[in-house]
Amino acid sequence: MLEFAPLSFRLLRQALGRQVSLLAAVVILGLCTAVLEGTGIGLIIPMLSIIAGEGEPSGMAGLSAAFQQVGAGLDDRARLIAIAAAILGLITLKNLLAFGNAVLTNMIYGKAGHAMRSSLANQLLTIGFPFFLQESPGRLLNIISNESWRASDAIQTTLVTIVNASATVILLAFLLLLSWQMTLGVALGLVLIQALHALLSASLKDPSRNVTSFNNELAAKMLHLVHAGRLIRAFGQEQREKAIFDSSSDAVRKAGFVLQSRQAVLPPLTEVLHSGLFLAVVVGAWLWGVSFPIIAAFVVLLYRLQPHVRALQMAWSAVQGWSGSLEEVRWLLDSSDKPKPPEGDRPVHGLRQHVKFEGVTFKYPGSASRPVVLRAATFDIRKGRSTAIVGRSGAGKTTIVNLLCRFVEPDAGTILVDGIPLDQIDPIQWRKQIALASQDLELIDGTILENITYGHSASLDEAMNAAKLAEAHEFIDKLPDGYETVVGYRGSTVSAGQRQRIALARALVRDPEILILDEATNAMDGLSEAAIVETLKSRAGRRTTIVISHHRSTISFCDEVVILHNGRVKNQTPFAEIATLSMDQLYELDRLSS
Ligand SMILES: Nc1ncnc2c1ncn2[C@@H]1O[C@H](COP(=O)(O)OP(=O)(O)OP(=O)(O)O)[C@@H](O)[C@H]1O
Repeated sequence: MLEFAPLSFRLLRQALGRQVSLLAAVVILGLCTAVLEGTGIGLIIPMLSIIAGEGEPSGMAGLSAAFQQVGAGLDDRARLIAIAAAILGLITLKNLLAFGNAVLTNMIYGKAGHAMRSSLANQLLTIGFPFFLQESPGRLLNIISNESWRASDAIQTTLVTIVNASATVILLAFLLLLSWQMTLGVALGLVLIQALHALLSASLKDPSRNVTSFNNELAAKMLHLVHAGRLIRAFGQEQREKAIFDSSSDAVRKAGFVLQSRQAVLPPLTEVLHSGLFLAVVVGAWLWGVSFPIIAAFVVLLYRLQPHVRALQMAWSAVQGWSGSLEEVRWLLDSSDKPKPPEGDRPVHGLRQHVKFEGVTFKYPGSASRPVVLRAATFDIRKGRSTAIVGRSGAGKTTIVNLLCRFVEPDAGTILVDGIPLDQIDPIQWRKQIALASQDLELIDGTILENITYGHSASLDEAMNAAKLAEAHEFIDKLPDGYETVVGYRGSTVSAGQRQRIALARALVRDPEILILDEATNAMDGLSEAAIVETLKSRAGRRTTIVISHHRSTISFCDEVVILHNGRVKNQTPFAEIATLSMDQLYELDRLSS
């Protein structure tokens, strides 16, 4: 449990911010509650003495003697009533404080859970993009949707532990003051029980990790069923997918059963051991000749101590049972082993001359056996010109876009923006100069207007103008809800070509310094594409455009063509010089201009 305490406390501290002193309030309230409870129980001593007719029971010293003095000046009847009223008052006050503490801990728990989810979201938003190229979406989904809730429960358990530990300390102190010999026996017994409990709890870690790992796999299968619904039906794989899903779900069930069965052993075992300990204490005290009121108060105190001790032990085993979840949350929140976000603080305000790739070499992170994608690529993208990047499938065209947008960084070579290395430029400012329309970029689950104005505050008129330029206005206008039409998850309620038009309008509405179209019109009909080419021509001289396409018509307006072959730049040539060639001839072109 101790290894997870820093994470729980870090999250708690983060959640509470300047209100971290609330934790001290939890401890103080817990201590006060226990003092009130202990005092109320201590008052049983004079009460029982009166009832048993023992005016001055023998063998009393220390705290028990002090309790025995309460109401000493009164007659028995008045004293009994006064003590009973005092006990009731203490119980009432104790429960008021306990209620206050419950409200406080619930509030802190809510804040801590929120802070943890917010930290996870922040981590996902700020982490270097290559992280998403390597990690399984199923694992990430499972951490956010499942494990973070269990980690929240662990935080709540930590809070409850503070309260129970405070109560345990105070009640043990009362016991000690009543009879140090009996308390010593109790403490020894509790230590032995706790040692056994810790031993058994340690065996929960591996089953907990198994549950987490099977949950990761199950989440990946769920994502697959959601995303691949069309593919599965098209290839008639429903039964096979069902069998795969069932087996994954059953693995979670089995792992959960092993974990829960082991956890279920602990409460009955500790109850039996605690009961044995208490009975041994009572019998021992009687044999020792301790007076009845003290034994009674001691037993009541022990009885009240027991739930706190058991709660502490259960918290211990519960946190062991959540260790897999806590490890996963801690892993995701730990930035030290994750790709860093791009750095750089030099300001950039548009492009003055060109972006130059100089000897850029790159391969995707992952295993060492991954092939080199770009090899010493050298070419120029000039301001105000339109540059086509062409090459066979897998040649490395989209990788160039990823490097330009700083989703990934070169392994060797440099990208220069007007002579300044791109890795020195403020990435946020740089990305503001770029708008990307790509076949992979999704629509958000919102209205068409929200999609077009995503990340850029624009009026409805501006959005409409952009939609007109992207050949989207006509179809949007015909929809019953027009620009307020909800496109659904990943734009599922509009066609592929319509999605591309909305995505293009989203890029155009920003009137970006550099517009990148990566297969951005490949699902559109010829007429729409031709109209868009006209739009792009109108940007010539003023703005820079980069076009990636396998269609000759799409790159027909470009000034320059960069031809890639197996990650090498084979050629960079004016479009006019190769205007008569087909795409296949282009891909095979040797250095015309050299
Ligand atoms: N996330 C990734 N992890 C590992 N390898 C990748 C990743 N993305 C792309 N690659 C590899 O990098 C190479 C270049 O991919 P890229 O997407 O840049 O090609 P492309 O020229 O855009 O292809 P296409 O015309 O088919 O879109 C390919 O061999 C591909 O397998």
